[in-house]
Amino acid sequence: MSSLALRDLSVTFGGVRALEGVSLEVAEGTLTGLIGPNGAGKTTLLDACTGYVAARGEVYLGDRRLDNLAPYRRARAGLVRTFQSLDLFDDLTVAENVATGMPGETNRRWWHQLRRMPSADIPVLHDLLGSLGLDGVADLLPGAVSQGQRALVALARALIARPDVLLLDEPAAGLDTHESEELGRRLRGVCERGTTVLLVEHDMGLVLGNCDHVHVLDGGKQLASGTPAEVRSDPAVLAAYLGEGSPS
Ligand SMILES: Nc1ncnc2c1ncn2[C@@H]1O[C@H](COP(=O)(O)OP(=O)(O)OP(=O)(O)O)[C@@H](O)[C@H]1O
Repeated sequence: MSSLALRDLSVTFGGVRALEGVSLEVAEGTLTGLIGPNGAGKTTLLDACTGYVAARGEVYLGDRRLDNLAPYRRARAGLVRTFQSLDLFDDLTVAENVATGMPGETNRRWWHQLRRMPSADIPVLHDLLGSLGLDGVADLLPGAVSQGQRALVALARALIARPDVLLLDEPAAGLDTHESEELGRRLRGVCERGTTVLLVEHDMGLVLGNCDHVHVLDGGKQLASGTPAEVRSDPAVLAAYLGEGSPS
């Protein structure tokens, strides 16, 4: 388990300042939310952390500085992300989709095993699927499971490499309220089992109902930071993002 710390992170796209001098921490073992209106810079922040865009500033995973490393080396160091689109492989089973997230030699070995035996015979894979409630659908194709389960498959694919810190980009997109609540419970479990999570999300119920801490971006800058209760009642956040009424 590790913390994530960003120091003075900035990204520009031509004349657009997508991120301006953002410094924030994601404390070890927490589920931390990152919210803000459309265009606030949330995805750009994930891109900057993982090396998908050129950025100025510093990125630390625990004591280790990562911002001079290529994206694949940041992932190997323990900083793993998901993307807004789930991009599951339709012709691979749930278990096979998750297996694609395992790097290196283990991945090759699993492919051979999955051809010959049920996924339940690979304990690491089976345990992860079980922890997310996916063991009953492990050998089905993604098209045969619910949208909520597909979101959990994408989560499992990121977790299979056992990241120290996991960055999630809108994992609740397209989920109904029940599925979003289930995702929230699963994310709490992920933290309890030792992964620090930064959650970018528009689903306020998911963020405010489950996160330990929340950072708010607006216009590429950090607008607020605090517990869900503090952020929920922060006038600047209400004005800039949540609108007149506080979310219930
Ligand atoms: N590749 C790019 N080229 C030019 N401008 C970009 C690029 N990517 C993002 N931007 C701009 O940077 C700003 C931040 O975008 P970003 O996607 O990070 O916001 P966001 O908070 O993730 O928004 P959303 O909630 O809609 O996903 C926006 O003004 C956006 O138009």
